Amino acid sequence: MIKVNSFSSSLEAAHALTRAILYQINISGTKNFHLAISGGTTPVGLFRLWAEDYKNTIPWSRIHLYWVDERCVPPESPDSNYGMTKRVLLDKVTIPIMQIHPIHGEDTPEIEAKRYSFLVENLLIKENLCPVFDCILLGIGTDGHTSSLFTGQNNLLNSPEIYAVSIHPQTRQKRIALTGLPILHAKKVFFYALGKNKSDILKEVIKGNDNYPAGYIVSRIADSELFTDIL
Ligand SMILES: O=C1O[C@H](COP(=O)(O)O)[C@@H](O)[C@H](O)[C@H]1O
Repeated sequence: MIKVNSFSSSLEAAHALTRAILYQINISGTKNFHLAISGGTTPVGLFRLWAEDYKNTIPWSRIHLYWVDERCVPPESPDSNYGMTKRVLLDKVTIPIMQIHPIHGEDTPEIEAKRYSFLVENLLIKENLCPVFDCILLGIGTDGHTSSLFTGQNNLLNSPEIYAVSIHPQTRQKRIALTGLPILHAKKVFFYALGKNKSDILKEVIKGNDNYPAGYIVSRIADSELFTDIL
């Protein structure tokens, strides 16, 4: 069952989520902390907060940063998840460059999905042959997608690949997406969703309705948590 943490503002939700991530970093000891983050619009305010209020609190020297998913566009594109994170956060905090692991959205998607899977497999510890992130921060689309796993793409939820190429069902834009199994193997999964326009889909996701990829993940993890300003 998912634990729902609901707040009266997006700022409160962002602070609470940050404290929850800091707790995960603290209990992981002194080793490197492998954190996979999502993109889209929701985390912009969160990353801004990290660059301002948490600039000196988050132990950046221990963080290895990965992306849950990337749109297949160059980093300069307004669609790039890495590009957004760079502008809002990475240009403003001191995180060793070798610990920032962007997905190259500008490269051939199928080749890049393989390169990135290989990178992750080599940097993370494994359990049942599956790489284990210390923490994954997932978004939820109004259509119930998470990572870039869309409804009707169950083959990607069950894929033996770590990252795979997906296609946005409406725009046909190619994406590179973390697949289901490594999400289910993570030590901790946090969902972050804001805005009234997501309240209907959130109810389905919280129920674990696995017609939606986010609900599929929720129904299969014992202790995921949602941080939101609705419900
Ligand atoms: O396309 C994407 O959508 C989801 C949700 O995005 P949001 O704009 O509704 O916050 C996001 O988690 C994912 O990383 C992104 O590529």
